[in-house]
Amino acid sequence: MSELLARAASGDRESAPVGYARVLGEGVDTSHGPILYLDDITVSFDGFRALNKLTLTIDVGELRCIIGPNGAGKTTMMDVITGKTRPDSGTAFFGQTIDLTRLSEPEIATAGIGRKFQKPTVFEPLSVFENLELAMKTDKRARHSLRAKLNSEARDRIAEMLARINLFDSAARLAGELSHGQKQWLEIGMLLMQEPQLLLLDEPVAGMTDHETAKTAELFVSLAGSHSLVVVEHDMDFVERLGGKVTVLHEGSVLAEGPLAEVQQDERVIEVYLGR
Ligand SMILES: Nc1ncnc2c1ncn2[C@@H]1O[C@H](COP(=O)(O)OP(=O)(O)OP(=O)(O)O)[C@@H](O)[C@H]1O
Repeated sequence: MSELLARAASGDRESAPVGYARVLGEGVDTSHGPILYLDDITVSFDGFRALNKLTLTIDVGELRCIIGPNGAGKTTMMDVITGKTRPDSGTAFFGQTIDLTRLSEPEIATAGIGRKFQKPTVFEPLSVFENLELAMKTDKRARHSLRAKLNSEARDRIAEMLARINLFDSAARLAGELSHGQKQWLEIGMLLMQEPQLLLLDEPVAGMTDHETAKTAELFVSLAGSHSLVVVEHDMDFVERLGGKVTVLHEGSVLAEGPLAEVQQDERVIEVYLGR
């Protein structure tokens, strides 16, 4: 356990720096502001600025798409949010109190930020049901003493998730037998079983059929409101279906932001991305 976590766990809230509300079990505080706040973030690799004074705010319950040309900094931005990459300078907050630049990757995941990478990673030899069961967030001590009750609750939660991710009829199938799109849904379901408040999704519909893409858009729209979502995507039809605000990244900064129809008309966006 890190020193800071140890301090938080010992109840030393006064001296614990900002950033430990969730670790202390109090949840992310969004009472007066956005769920994600990035301000003036710069990340350099050997002098090259992958992020250049990036400022971005995501509201609670928002569904935001991030688009932009290759090398614009989209992945680096996700890496900063999840603690994989430390910014050289700038501010990154989850809610009002959780300073992401001071937490490790596991601490950030525990705080309520879930990330889905482009390639699906499910446990192929296990069934769809077992994959969701494994991913479920449970209190092991409580499960020991209240086994029967929690088991039925757990089954209900898994059944709800199966319906939500369009896999209700595939519960007993091995994950390895699913189509690419179904594997992606299963992994999204596994992420949701962890009850994240903010979901980061990297090109979730790459390689999906048109039907799977449309179903995925429906799923994300249904998650917005109760979750906040940041979706990096190149598929403009999908982005249009999601219907949220779009941020265009270019050379590590925000080039444009607004409804898709608006950014599509922006000459600078056409020049660097859409018009190619
Ligand atoms: N670890 C690293 N070392 C050096 N350069 C890096 C590293 N990670 C990213 N870069 C560079 O930073 C820039 C931004 O990369 P990033 O992967 O964030 O872009 P992206 O918008 O996600 O692109 P894509 O759409 O191709 O995934 C690129 O020029 C990339 O080569």
